[in-house]
Amino acid sequence: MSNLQYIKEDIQNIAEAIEAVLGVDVTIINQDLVRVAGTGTYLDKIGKKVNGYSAFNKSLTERIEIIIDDPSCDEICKECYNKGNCKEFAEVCCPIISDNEAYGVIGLIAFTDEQANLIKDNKDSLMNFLRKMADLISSKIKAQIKSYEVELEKKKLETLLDSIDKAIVSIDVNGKIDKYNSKFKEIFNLDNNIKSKNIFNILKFINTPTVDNFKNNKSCSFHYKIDGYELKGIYNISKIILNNELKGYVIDFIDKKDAIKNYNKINKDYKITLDNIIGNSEVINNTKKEALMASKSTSTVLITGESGTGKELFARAIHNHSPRCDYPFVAVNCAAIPDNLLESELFGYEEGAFTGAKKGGKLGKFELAHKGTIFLDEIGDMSLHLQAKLLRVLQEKELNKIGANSNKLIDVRVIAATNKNLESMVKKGTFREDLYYRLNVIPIKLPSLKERIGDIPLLIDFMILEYARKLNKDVIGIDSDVIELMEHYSWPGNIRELQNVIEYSVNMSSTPKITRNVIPNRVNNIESEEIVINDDNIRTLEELEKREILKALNKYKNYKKDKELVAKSLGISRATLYRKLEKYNIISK
Ligand SMILES: Nc1ncnc2c1ncn2[C@@H]1O[C@H](COP(=O)(O)OP(=O)(O)OP(=O)(O)O)[C@@H](O)[C@H]1O
Repeated sequence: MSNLQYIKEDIQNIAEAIEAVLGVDVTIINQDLVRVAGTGTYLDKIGKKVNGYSAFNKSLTERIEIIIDDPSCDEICKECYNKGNCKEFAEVCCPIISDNEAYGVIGLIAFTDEQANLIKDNKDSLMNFLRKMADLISSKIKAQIKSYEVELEKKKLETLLDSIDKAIVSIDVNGKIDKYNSKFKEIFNLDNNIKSKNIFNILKFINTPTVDNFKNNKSCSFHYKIDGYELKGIYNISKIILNNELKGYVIDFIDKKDAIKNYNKINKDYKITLDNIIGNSEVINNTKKEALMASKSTSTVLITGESGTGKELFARAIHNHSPRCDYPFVAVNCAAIPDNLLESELFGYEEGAFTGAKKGGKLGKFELAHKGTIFLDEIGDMSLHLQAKLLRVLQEKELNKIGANSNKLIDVRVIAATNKNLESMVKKGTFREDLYYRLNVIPIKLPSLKERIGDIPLLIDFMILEYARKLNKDVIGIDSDVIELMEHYSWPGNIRELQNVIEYSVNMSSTPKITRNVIPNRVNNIESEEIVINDDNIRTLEELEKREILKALNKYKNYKKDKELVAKSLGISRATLYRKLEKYNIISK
């Protein structure tokens, strides 16, 4: 990209300077034969195109220097349409070339005998002079191209920085703000005149760079509070080093709420709606209808059902159908987090709330779910102490963070779930009755897989497609006798167990259709019947369960994600696995 047009002021100055010294008119045209500078007669013609056949055109296209000292008889002028009417007495022109490209032509034109004589008598020195002027103009073109390229790079970088979700700022070694993106101003509510200000005065949570705190590029959490505006998040510091010298820092910031929202958006379950929950049986269709009704309300929902029946899936679908769908869905598994940590996980704490409290405090899941939905899974495993705290939050719609002086209003819809019988827990006194009624405003009971046998073929088809794609296998179907076997199996782990069986079978299958010999033994009735028949020792179901757990633990003991694999292979959730480990007193690493 370049055109003499972009440096027309410079070249007009050059043209006028030449005219002042030589007393001869000067004109400069660009690649399109448009006059971009001129003196005397040509002043009025700037911006207009010169006629098609001319010495200028020839000089430009053939990149040659031309001297015409008598237009009436010069070879070049013979073909000119203006021949006979030409007012020019003599002419010298020179192409303007930069990096092998002709950008235009500079010419001297005589309109009087006196000027013509000057040109005729000084041809060589004038051409030499003109060549130098052409070089001067071409160096201006180069500088203009360079500055355009720098400007373009700058624009690209600015656009790049503005299009990312993080807020970014660069500072010098003393903290003076240099560059920043629009998100930086946006999340900290800053005005336009922050350039050159010191970041340590604006964002007080960042300490002045000392050897220690800027030594490692580590993530720190922050709490920014100014004039009623509050923001919590995480920031990272990276050094700018040039030739082994520290030149400054780049700091990026993530707003925690944004991060959660974005996570939900890209998470596949974010898109789960009731329509894409597989199942067409009457019982599941009725459950979907109840869930749709529940999504339109703000009351608390209690989803019950055996492990692996899709409680979390339904909770997500309810959220996605509700007016809160653009806000976070935050899931907390109350059984997977030790009781002493669950409190701060749910409600957060203020900085300095207790010894060991993180700098900047901690944002609780309730705060993160503001305006959205919190899903409290395995609510039956919550301790009585926390049940009391939760009840207070539900009743007062206010959050009392650990170490906070005042309560904070929250707007969160609660969906709880459990596979336990809360009513009998209430009777036994292990679950608070008042909390039970608070939670159980809209009860939704999910059917076990056994209660919806009719959905098994549909679910199998869906899962085969999913796992064949994931595992890159050419499996497209299943034998009808295998479907029959599956319809007779008891499915204690429900849909999660079915997923596990289909994943295993797709893995094992070497034919396009899953056959009986590739499905797990436990589903293959005949095999299990044979085991039962050939084994006289009758064991209790608990013994069998314990034995299978030990077997799975042993099988995956050397894996990093051993518990996850064990739970998956047994067709139960991790939380259920931990419960069973506790129940059978199994100590594992
Ligand atoms: N109708 C369905 N169609 C397809 N997949 C399903 C369906 N229902 C559940 N699933 C899948 O089954 C698995 C178990 O579902 P989910 O975690 O929602 O069950 P859960 O009842 O919450 O389990 P737990 O009680 O063990 O926490 C998930 O991978 C989920 O995607």
